[in-house]
Amino acid sequence: MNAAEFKTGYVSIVGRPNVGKSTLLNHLVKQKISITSRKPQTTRHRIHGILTDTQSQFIFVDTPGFQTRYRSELNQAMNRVVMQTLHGVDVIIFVIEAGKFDRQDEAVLERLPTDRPVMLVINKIDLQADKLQLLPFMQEMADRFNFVEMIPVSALQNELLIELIEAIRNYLPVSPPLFGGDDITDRSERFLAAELLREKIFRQIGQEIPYSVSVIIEQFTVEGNLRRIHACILVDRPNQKAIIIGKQGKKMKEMATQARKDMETLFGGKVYLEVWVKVKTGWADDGNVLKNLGYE
Ligand SMILES: Nc1nc2c(ncn2[C@@H]2O[C@H](COP(=O)(O)OP(=O)(O)OP(=O)(O)O)[C@@H](O)[C@H]2O)c(=O)[nH]1
Repeated sequence: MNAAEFKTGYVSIVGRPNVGKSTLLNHLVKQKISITSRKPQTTRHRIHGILTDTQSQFIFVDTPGFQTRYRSELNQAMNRVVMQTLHGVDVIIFVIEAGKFDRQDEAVLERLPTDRPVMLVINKIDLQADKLQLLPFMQEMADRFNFVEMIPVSALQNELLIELIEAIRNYLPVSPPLFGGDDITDRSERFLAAELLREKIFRQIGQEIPYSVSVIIEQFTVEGNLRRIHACILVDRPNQKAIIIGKQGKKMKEMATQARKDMETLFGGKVYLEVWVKVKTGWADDGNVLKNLGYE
């Protein structure tokens, strides 16, 4: 491979909540760096997942789902982040579910820029019993927007992901790599620690509490191969605090243990994790808290 032909570019994955954006990103970069759960709206921050092979470097930008229904300050900040992301990428991957195209999908599609390549990824084809039905659906989608490619995949079952990667490669500009070959993310360990803990909360008690739960890492220190992490779980109401803590602190202990194990695997060292729960009424509309969470 001639170094002058190496390609590097930014790829943004967009779509309404729950279409499988995080799963797709995880399977593309083959490392668990974004979080998935059955509840929508679990990805609040941009995450870069990086895939480097012998010919190219794909820098994936995961975006939070577009918020079209609720208009809190947090949602507007999230939409701003999405728009900033989209204007700085080389290829946009618009993800939908096989056979489904609803108002929320439409709202995302309407917001996509028209001055850069948009590829349609039709995910969850494993759920479509009759694959032939995909053809009229693809035709319908082609009539809606001028996609540069339409690729049916199953992110969960790794189906057709190689074809997707090859299609994306065609749209990356010639450039040397921007990140070292081993980097999987440019996000700090601090951020990843918060994401891992948040994932455990959603998985364990996603049904019992609304999405208004956030995790802040108050302290993160590295001593040799040991990381000391103090995390704070921010909830809206006292009853949510009780749910998270559980009987005799059992739920909380379970979640913290699982999160700590994941952190140890990801960081490759021992982790000492301390977790607190705090009630912060109306945090979703509080500008100061938004700043702490990384939205300005
Ligand atoms: N059957 C099937 N399920 C999938 C596939 N891809 C993702 N899922 C499931 O769909 C659900 C949502 O996936 P996520 O990756 O969290 O979706 P997301 O679009 O990132 O969601 P938000 O973070 O809310 O924007 C999870 O339960 C996944 O396991 C697929 O190819 N097939």
